[in-house]
Amino acid sequence: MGYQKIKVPKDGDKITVNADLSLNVPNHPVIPYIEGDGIGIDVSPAMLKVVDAAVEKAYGSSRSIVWMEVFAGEKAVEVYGDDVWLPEETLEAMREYSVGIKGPLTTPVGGGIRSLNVALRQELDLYACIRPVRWFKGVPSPVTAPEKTDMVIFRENSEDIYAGIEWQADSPEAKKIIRFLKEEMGVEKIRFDQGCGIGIKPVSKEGTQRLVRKAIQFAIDNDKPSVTLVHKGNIMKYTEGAFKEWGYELARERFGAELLDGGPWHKLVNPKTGNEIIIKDVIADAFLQQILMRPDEYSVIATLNLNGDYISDALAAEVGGIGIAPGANIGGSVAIFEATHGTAPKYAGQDKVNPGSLILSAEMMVRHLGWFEAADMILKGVEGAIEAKTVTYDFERLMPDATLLKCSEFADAIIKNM
Ligand SMILES: NC(=O)C1=CN([C@@H]2O[C@H](COP(=O)(O)OP(=O)(O)OC[C@H]3O[C@@H](n4cnc5c(N)ncnc54)[C@H](OP(=O)(O)O)[C@@H]3O)[C@@H](O)[C@H]2O)C=CC1
Ligand SMILES: O=C(O)CCC(=O)C(=O)O
Ligand SMILES: [Mg+2]
Repeated sequence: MGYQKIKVPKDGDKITVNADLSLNVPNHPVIPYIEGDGIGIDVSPAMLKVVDAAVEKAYGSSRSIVWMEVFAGEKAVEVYGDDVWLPEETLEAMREYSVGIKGPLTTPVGGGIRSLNVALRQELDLYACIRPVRWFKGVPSPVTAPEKTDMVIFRENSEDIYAGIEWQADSPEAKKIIRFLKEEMGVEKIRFDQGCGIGIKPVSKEGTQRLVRKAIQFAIDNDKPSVTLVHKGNIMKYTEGAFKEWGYELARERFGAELLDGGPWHKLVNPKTGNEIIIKDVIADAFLQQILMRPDEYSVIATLNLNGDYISDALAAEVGGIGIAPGANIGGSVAIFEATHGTAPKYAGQDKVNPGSLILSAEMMVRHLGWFEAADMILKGVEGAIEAKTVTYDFERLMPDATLLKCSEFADAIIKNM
């Protein structure tokens, strides 16, 4: 299709998606990227440079990524004019080209625009946010055995209180809902019905089960020992509690899991390896202390949207912080890869922050394309740069004898170590 502001490169080809969601990846795929606000200006160029170098080292000139910039956030407003934060053609380009990557986008607190990151996930129905958390040798950590943290978070990405269905205190809408709840639903538990904002938490069986299906399938494909459903179902029975029940139900009905010792835990035999996979659940607050005390008891995590947000950053801290925590948002035929961290505005434009999170998100993207040699090259580069103790400020301040590098220099160090 014709785009208004997006310049479609002439020399690349489109990735196409088959009915079974497998990809047909040409040798020179066009990949849309969003630079991102704040430190996006620092980490995105570093990521592009590292990926280009890895692909070239792996395949010479027979393969390359043909980058296509698309716009969201502050740059979209610059390019399209006032109040166009997420142009329709950005969404269209992500749909048309199927695989994309983005830097972080700012969301104001307490008012202003709603999250563009959440909007992208919702508009494109990128229902699974997949965030692997693993330790790289030499990375400074606040825990004594960071190598024991090796988890992959599957965070439901389209529902929950995170969908942003809410009304401001004293607005006519909030008052109307409070009136409805009191007068028609018999609710007596609204402690202060004046000056009270209202948020809604939708959690569905379909939304839960498509996420849990992805998590269990991942455990099967990667021979993982367990999938843990993390919820606060004792308190929020019909949302988080239902998430747990629907998760177990799916494990039984779709994957043939059986009750373990009378339940509620289940087990299934991995059809690919013959190994046992335990499907278990844990209440979210207990989980947050156990990941510090006994992280090796957890492997694949399936959880709701808000829990997944908190858990991502908490787990990232155990293995070096959000500067190095990657992620992917995956739905049906579209996947957008993005860092776990935000725009860190105080560091924007200083060429200072760790680009590792976006670079490792790109590593996931390249692997998603099936370009395993290039993905391995990126991992080797990151591991090598860290082992050589040539790192950005976030690691350097915690690593004795490390050499402090700028963001762009760390990208160069990764390339040198490939
Ligand atoms: N997916 C997205 O696009 C996301 C967007 N956001 C948005 O980003 C904005 C800022 O959010 P905020 O809560 O400050 O969270 P940020 O993740 O932007 O930053 C919090 C802190 O994390 C550390 N950090 C973040 N990124 C890096 C990096 N690349 N390298 C090293 N350290 C890093 C810094 O710690 P220190 O100060 O210790 O150096 C920083 O001050 C908000 O508008 C928020 O909505 C937030 C999360 C995700
Ligand atoms: O959209 C935002 O601004 C924050 C999102 C976030 O923290 C996350 O998805 O991890
Ligand atoms: Mg977050």
